Formats: sequence, structure tokens, C-alpha cells
Amino acid sequence: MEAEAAVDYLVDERSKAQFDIDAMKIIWAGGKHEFEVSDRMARLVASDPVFRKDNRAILDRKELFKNTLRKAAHAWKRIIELRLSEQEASKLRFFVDEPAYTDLHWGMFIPVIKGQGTEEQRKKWLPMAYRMQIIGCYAQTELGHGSNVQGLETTATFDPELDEFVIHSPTLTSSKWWPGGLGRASTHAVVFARLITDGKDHGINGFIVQLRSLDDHLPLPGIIIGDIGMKFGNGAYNTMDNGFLRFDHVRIPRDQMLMRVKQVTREGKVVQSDVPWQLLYGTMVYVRQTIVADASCALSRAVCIATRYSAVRRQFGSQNGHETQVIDYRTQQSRLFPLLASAYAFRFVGEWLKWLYMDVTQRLQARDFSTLPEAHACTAGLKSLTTSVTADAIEECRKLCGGHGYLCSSGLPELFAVYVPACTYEGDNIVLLLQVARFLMKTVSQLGSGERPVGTTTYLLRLEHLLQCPCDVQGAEDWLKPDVVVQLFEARSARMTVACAKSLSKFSKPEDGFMDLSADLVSVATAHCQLIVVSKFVEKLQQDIPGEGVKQQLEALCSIYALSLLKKHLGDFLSTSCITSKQASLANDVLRSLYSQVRPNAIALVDAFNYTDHFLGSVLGRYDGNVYPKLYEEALKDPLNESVVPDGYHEYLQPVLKQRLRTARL
Ligand SMILES: CCCCCCCCCCCCCC(=O)SCCNC(=O)CCNC(=O)[C@H](O)C(C)(C)COP(=O)(O)OP(=O)(O)OC[C@H]1O[C@@H](n2cnc3c(N)ncnc32)[C@H](O)[C@@H]1OP(=O)(O)O
Ligand SMILES: Cc1cc2nc3c(=O)[nH]c(=O)nc-3n(C[C@H](O)[C@H](O)[C@H](O)COP(=O)(O)OP(=O)(O)OC[C@H]3O[C@@H](n4cnc5c(N)ncnc54)[C@H](O)[C@@H]3O)c2cc1C
Repeated sequence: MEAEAAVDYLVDERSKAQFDIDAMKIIWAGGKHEFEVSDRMARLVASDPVFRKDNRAILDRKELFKNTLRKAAHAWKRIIELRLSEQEASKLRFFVDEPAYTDLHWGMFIPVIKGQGTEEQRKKWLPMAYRMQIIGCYAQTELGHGSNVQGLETTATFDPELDEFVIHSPTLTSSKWWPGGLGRASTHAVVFARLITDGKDHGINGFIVQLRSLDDHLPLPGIIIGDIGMKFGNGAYNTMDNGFLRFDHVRIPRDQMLMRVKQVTREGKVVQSDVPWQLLYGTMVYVRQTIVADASCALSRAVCIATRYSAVRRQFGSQNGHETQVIDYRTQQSRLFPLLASAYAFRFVGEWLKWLYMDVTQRLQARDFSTLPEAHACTAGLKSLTTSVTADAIEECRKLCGGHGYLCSSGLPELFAVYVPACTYEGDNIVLLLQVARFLMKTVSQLGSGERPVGTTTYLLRLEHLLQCPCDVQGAEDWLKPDVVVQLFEARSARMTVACAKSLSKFSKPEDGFMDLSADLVSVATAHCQLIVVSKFVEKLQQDIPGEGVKQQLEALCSIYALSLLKKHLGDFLSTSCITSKQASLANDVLRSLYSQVRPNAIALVDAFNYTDHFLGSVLGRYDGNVYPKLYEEALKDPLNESVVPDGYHEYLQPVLKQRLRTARL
């Protein structure tokens, strides 16, 4: 009986939607074709028993890893059999939803060769990598240094006699430590090492190094290699073989140094090409951009689970003869709907960042390097902002699901454990925000010298105006005007940037100022990145948005995103005199009415993500809302429930119980 009622809750919820959900699905997917590919790949994976994933939390590490290998091999077989395009194959891997060595092979090894290899090197290595005749990883981080790439210790010393490099790990801390896919699967790695010729250190560069035999997978001579051990959470990221690696004078031919940025001639002369040396960091720019796109996936997944469950779950009160749906509590809405809005916001900023990355890549090919610093700042900042918010949001969604959110069958604990390292890998989020702050300080300091800020910093051209313009809100409805909101976020970012720049100028050495003011600099960078997300959401809404009611829903979500940020960072807005307390209070009223507007559409807004139950992997987030019977089913599948009397009863429970009986008799 109760189960049927739960199903009814979601049917009823869906009937309340005030917009064309199919049109919204296409907006979310980024186009009709993207939707069709994504939908087809999601179903393909969901219907294949090899891709089952509901047992991950109870497999031991060895079984878990072997199962990941099986899935990756099966995915590859399906990709070949079905002749899938690159786009389809990458979607298929995405829906398999299990971190694996293939992520690093396709996501970093191939891109680093593409970005840092010469044409000859690309011709030699990429076909083998595309056919998976070799498996590669990205070996940069060491035991002693991750964030500080210039501090890496591994050496690549040129031996002119044999025309070879000698790759060596001179200290314990120079061991490579963390690279995904390295521990067990990879046959090759791009290793970042210090280039030494003729006794001189020329800084870091990438080198292609074979690690294991292509015949029997044994490590090659001079290579010490293994897995770094269990990581956070049970199943979670432990499907990945993050590894360690030490080199004992391993020799590689000279042409295995990636030579797009620097070359070493036969005589051992180092030649710097005309591309900026920062291109050595280019793969990180690429991956940070993909991480931003992925953030909206992880966030929307958690939000989908929490929203559906909040509509099914009832506690206290009375609503048409039932207790109240928890989604109707204002507190639940004020925690959940900003996260729903953030999922859409991150989707659109991710789309824009992909465009920015393509644009900078095309410019680089045409030898225009002018937008590289901005691309670095945007990818670093948005990677930091979106992953931090998403990690916190997954945890908030767990709490929004009450006690049942803590069960593995809710899908949220595993999602959190898999996702949270995104705040650290590909650049620690604080270290990356400091890069953004550095870029902003440099941009402001160059304003006087006639250097024009570009792209996302163009607003700083209107600095004088932004430093003193009052916020244009007289009545509550003014808070719904996009230009008012964007200008407010610009003013807040500009004022915080200038205040920090002034404080920095008081230090005789800029590095000292940077150290002392680093916490403030992080706040400045955050404000700038939030401005980017808000303005890209607003820009998206200026495009043609087809589908009945779709634009109105997105407008409401855009306002929720911006106004909830305003509420969260009220201190910034008040202390920079960007708004008055009266205006803040009006913003709060508007937020409440926006929540009421979104409420009847909430289930349809998460349905628009088009996630299969397989991908969601959550009893609480099931499409049919049939939560309670399925929670029982999942509980009964637990190995502890295999026998009525537990293993260990005779050894450990019975003696205790008997002793208690004896004590009682005394
Ligand atoms: C489909 C695929 C899916 C794939 C998913 C993959 C799965 C994911 C799985 C997980 C996989 C996880 C995999 C992994 O985790 S791989 C390992 C990732 N590691 C990191 O991210 C390390 C982070 N550290 C750094 O990037 C550098 O050390 C930083 C930047 C911190 C300092 O650097 P440095 O010590 O050199 O000092 P500097 O600050 O003076 O900077 C000097 C100049 O360089 C410019 N600059 C700096 N950086 C960049 C840049 N990037 N592009 C362009 N320019 C850049 C900078 O603006 C400055 O310019 P200027 O002001 O002098 O003009
Ligand atoms: C799951 C996972 C997968 C990974 N995969 C790979 C991979 O495939 N290949 C690879 O090469 N690496 C990989 N890494 C390594 C990863 O890139 C690094 O861990 C990351 O760049 C952070 O560097 P770190 O560990 O040195 O952190 P640290 O820099 O030691 O950070 C420790 C603390 O110090 C703070 N800190 C550091 N520097 C500063 C500063 N200048 N100012 C203020 N605070 C600072 C940080 O904010 C942090 O709080 C992976 C890591 C993880 C967790």
C-alpha cells in the first residue's frame, strides 16, 4: 500500500510541471544530437549486465580492480563492435561510471602527446594509443611535490654519446606517487622530469617512457612500480590503480622527449621553440576544463536523488490527509533549490569553457598566444569553484535525505567518496585560486599602462564606474533584472580586487604581500569566478531558448543562483558597500518567492537530466519513487543477511551471552 502511494507522489509531481521537459532535456544535453547520443549510450550501458555496479561497496580491493579491468575491456569490445565514434565512446565510458585506467589513457596520456609532441611524435605514438596497443598514464606528481611542479626532482639527463636520456629518481621523495592507471595497468607513461644537458638544469619537460613489457606486462629493468594502496571510501575511487614509480637509470631514446616546447639536438643543445613555455602545463588546462563540465554531472546527480526523495519522503504535519512532503519545508527548499540552480549554472559555464578552450587551441595553432593567460585563469578558477561547491553539495544532499542518505544504497556516500578528490587532483583548489588572484592583480596593475583587459576581465575597464556605482534596486522586482545583478557582481569583484591590490602595494616585496594576504586573495578570486558563472548563465538566457516555459524556468534558476550567492556572501556585498541592508532584505524576499515558483517544477527539472536508474545508482533517487520496498530489497542483499544466525555467533556471541546468564544467576 505504502509503496503504491510513493509511486503516486512522483506521478503527481510530474503532472505539475509548467514547461516542456523534452525541450529542457535538449538544453541540458547541449543540443539534439548530444541528447540522442547521450540517451542511447546511457541505455546501452544500463541494459548490459557486465556494467552492473551495485556490488562495489562489498567487493574486496582485488575483486574490485579485476572487475574494473573486465568492464573496461568489455567497454572497449562494445566500442569496436558497434564502431562507435569518439563522442559515443567517451559517453559510453562516462555512463559505465567507474574510475579506471582508461580515464587517464584517453583523458591525459593522449592529450599530452597531442599537445606537447611534435608532428612526428604524434604520428608515431597516437595510432598505437588510439588502438590501445599501448596504455598510458600521466606521471607528474611525486611523493615530495604535487602542487609545485617546478619542484619536481626526477631527472632526465642527456647522454650525447648514446643519444639517449637517462631517467632517474635520485631521492625517495622523487618517486612518482599518485598517477592513475600507473599502479597496475599502464605500459607507458608521460613522465615529467628535469631536463639536464651538459650538467645544466633546463627545468621540467615530458618524456615518453615504457614501463612494462608488451609481452608479459612485467616491469622493464630499472623500473620499480606498484599501487599506492587503499583510498577514501570502500568501492569508490579504489577501482583506480593510482601508482608509485621509481627509476634506476632507465635509458630512453632522445626522440622520446616531447619536443613541441623545447628541443634537444643530437649534440645536446637545448633549443626553446617560439611557443610559450607555459604550454608544458597545457594538458592541465585541458583536463581542468573537462573537470568543470563533469562537475555539473556529479552535482545534478546528487540533486536528482535528493529532490526525488524529498518529494517522496513525508514527516510531520498534515497535507491532504498525509504527512507533509519534506520538499515543502522552506528550509529544505532553501538548501536544495540553490544546488539545483548551481547544477544548471555549472552546466552552462562548462559549455562556455569548452568553447573558450577550443578558441584558445585554434589561436595557438595560428601562433596567437595572447589569450593563454586568461584561459589558464578561467580553467583554474572554475575548476576550483565548481569542484568545491559540488563536493560540499553532495554532502548536503546526503543530509537532505536524512538517515537513509547515509546508506550506501542511496548512492550518495560513494558519489561523495569518488568526487571529493576532484578538489585536490589536477591542482589543489586553493593553489589554483591563488593563480587566479595573481592574474587579477597583474591585470589591475597593468590598467594604468594602457594594457586592455580581455575576455572575462573586460569589466575592469569600467573600474572607475564600478568602484562607486550604487546598486540599482528600489523594489523587490528589480532583483530579477539580469543587468542589475551582473553589475552588482562586477562591482563586488572589482572593489575586492582593488582593495587587495592596494594592500599588496604596501609591501616592499610582492611575494611577502602575497603570503600575508593569501586568504583575502582567495576571496577575491572566488568573487571573480562567481561573477563568471553568473554572467555566463545570463548570456545563455539571451540566446534563443525553444520550448514552452523553458526560458522562464531557467530565468528563475538563474536568479536563485545569483541571489543565493548574494545571501551566502552578504558580508562581501555589505562591506564593499555594493548594497544596503534594505536591498539585502528585499533579495531574501525574492528568493523565497522564487522557491515557490520552482517548487511545482522541481521533479521535472531533475528529470530533465535524463539519468537512468542504473547511472544514478540510488534507491532514494529512483525514477518511480518506489523507495521503501526497494530499501528492503537492498538490505536483504547484504552479505550479513545471508544467514539468519551470523557467522561468529558460536565463537563470539554465544560465550558472551552464556557468561551473562551465569552472572545473572549469581
Ligand atoms: C574526457 C576526458 C575526461 C578526463 C578526465 C580525467 C580524469 C580525471 C582523473 C584525475 C586526474 C588527475 C590528474 C592529476 O592530478 S595530474 C597532476 C596535476 N597537477 C597539478 O595540477 C599541479 C598544480 N600546479 C601547477 O599547475 C603549477 O605548479 C602552478 C601553476 C601552481 C605554479 O606554477 P609555477 O611554479 O610555474 O609558477 P607561477 O605561478 O609563477 O607561474 C608561472 C607562469 O606560468 C603561468 N601558468 C601557470 N600555469 C599555467 C597553465 N596551466 N597554463 C598557462 N599558463 C600557466 C602563470 O600564470 C605564470 O605566468 P606569468 O604571470 O609569469 O605570465
Ligand atoms: C585521486 C587522485 C588522483 C590523482 N591522479 C594523478 C595523476 O594521474 N597524475 C599525477 O601526476 N598526479 C595525480 N594526482 C596528484 C594530484 O595532482 C596532487 O595531489 C595535487 O596536485 C595536489 O598536490 P599535493 O598533493 O602536492 O598537495 P600539497 O601542495 O602538498 O597540498 C597540501 C596543502 O597545502 C596547501 N598549499 C600548497 N601550496 C600552497 C601555497 N602555495 N599556498 C597556500 N597553500 C598551499 C594546499 O592548499 C593543501 O591544503 C592525483 C591525486 C589524487 C588525490
